[in-house]
Amino acid sequence: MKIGDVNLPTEWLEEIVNLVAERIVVVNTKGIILYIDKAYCDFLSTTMERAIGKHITEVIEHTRMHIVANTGKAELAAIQPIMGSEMIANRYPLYAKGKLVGAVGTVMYQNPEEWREYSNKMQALVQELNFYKIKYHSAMTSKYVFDDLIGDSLEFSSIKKLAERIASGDSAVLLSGESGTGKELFAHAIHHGSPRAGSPFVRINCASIPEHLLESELFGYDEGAFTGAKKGGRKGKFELAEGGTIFLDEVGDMPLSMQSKLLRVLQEKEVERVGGQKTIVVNVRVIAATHRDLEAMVKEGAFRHDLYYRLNVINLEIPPLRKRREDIPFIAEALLKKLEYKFHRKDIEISPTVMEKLKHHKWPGNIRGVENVLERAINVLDGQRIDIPHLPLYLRDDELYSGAGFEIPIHAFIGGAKTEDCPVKLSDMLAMAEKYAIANAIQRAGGNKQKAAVILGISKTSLYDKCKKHEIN
Ligand SMILES: Nc1ncnc2c1ncn2[C@@H]1O[C@H](COP(=O)(O)OP(=O)(O)OP(=O)(O)O)[C@@H](O)[C@H]1O
Repeated sequence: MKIGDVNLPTEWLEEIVNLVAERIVVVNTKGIILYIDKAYCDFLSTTMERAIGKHITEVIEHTRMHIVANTGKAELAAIQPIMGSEMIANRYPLYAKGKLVGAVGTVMYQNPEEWREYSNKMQALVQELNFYKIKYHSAMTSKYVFDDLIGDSLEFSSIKKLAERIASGDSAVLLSGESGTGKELFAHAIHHGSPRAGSPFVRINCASIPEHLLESELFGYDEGAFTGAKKGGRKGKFELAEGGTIFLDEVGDMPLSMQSKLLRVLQEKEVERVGGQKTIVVNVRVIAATHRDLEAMVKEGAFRHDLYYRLNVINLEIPPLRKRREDIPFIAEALLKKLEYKFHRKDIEISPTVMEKLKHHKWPGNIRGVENVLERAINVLDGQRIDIPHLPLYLRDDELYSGAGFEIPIHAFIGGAKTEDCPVKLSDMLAMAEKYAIANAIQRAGGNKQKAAVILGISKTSLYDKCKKHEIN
């Protein structure tokens, strides 16, 4: 049979009609059956030979096909009882060259229950599909843009400008800087600002994946590559990032054996799955980040120099927070907004005294540290204003100075605070302890420094020097 330019054998068309979910019947304007498919006949306990040529009312009960073939008006989703079952029927007038020549009827499923069951099943599957689509989308796309990077200080805005400029290129980028300075945020924003923005942004943390799994995570594996390998194999992060960007976080923690494999991929621009035979060409931009001093690691032989040069085409060194203190109030306000949204709170403000404290703290955990302090404050807050009592002990010096009895406040460094906010160096810890001891002695001595020096067992000059060093009045 020839339909337009398509030439399909009649038996193919019959098979196609039998395969579709709906049953079909065709009548002319007199209501005579011209065609009815085999499955419909089976359901009606008849045969095509017996049904074709008969009036529709003789073959199908409660039919309205002959009416539609006369009125030319479609009837959709009508419930029609046939052979004791409720069917969902659609009746369409059939026009040829603008003239009404008959009607086509379709019925679906034997009863509405069956239809409902089918639709419920489909609904659940569609919902599940949408859930995974959203999950996949959010896992594979960049979440931040350059406007999310807060900071107007000279140090920060010059790095941000440079990042904006290089985003449009294709060169590898190495983001360095202390933990919590925003390296990951920069990686997201660079991808978002690049021509690859419409393609995936795939992140992998090289430090958090055990060495023996890292290769298959990065490059994928083929079926049967190892015990427990999934049927059909699995794509690695490089393949998943095709056309987009791969973000290699904590690249400095990558084992040397993997560094050689990564270097090969960057040079050849192709990956080989674990247990695979063929090479797969990949088109991926690489952004790497580390809080380690890679140059020093290269000198020590802990990081391959050739890989270092491959990754370090563009180096962006994100400054620590203590080198851009003027940004702290803006960052704190922006983080507060984010946290208000997270905790369903509104109109929380930071008192000027707290803001001063935030501005003068060293922030070894950088912006993540500020985030932790504010999150903790919101959790203990009963009103709308974050004040000194809502801060962790290591930030509220004033309270410690007036505290009764001396104890080295180790809990001030770790209790209630995340470890990354605490001094980690022994010298910093000792300096803190010294400061607390002096403040406590002055408090006990009622402000008399001579007495305080006696309590401390040091000379008055030494006490004055230490007060100056620690900025104690
Ligand atoms: N410039 C900024 N403006 C606002 N928020 C920021 C900024 N930089 C970082 N942050 C926030 O600080 C937190 C830490 O940032 P991020 O994870 O990017 O740091 P990182 O340098 O990658 O840390 P790590 O080395 O530990 O992985 C995040 O919650 C991020 O949203």
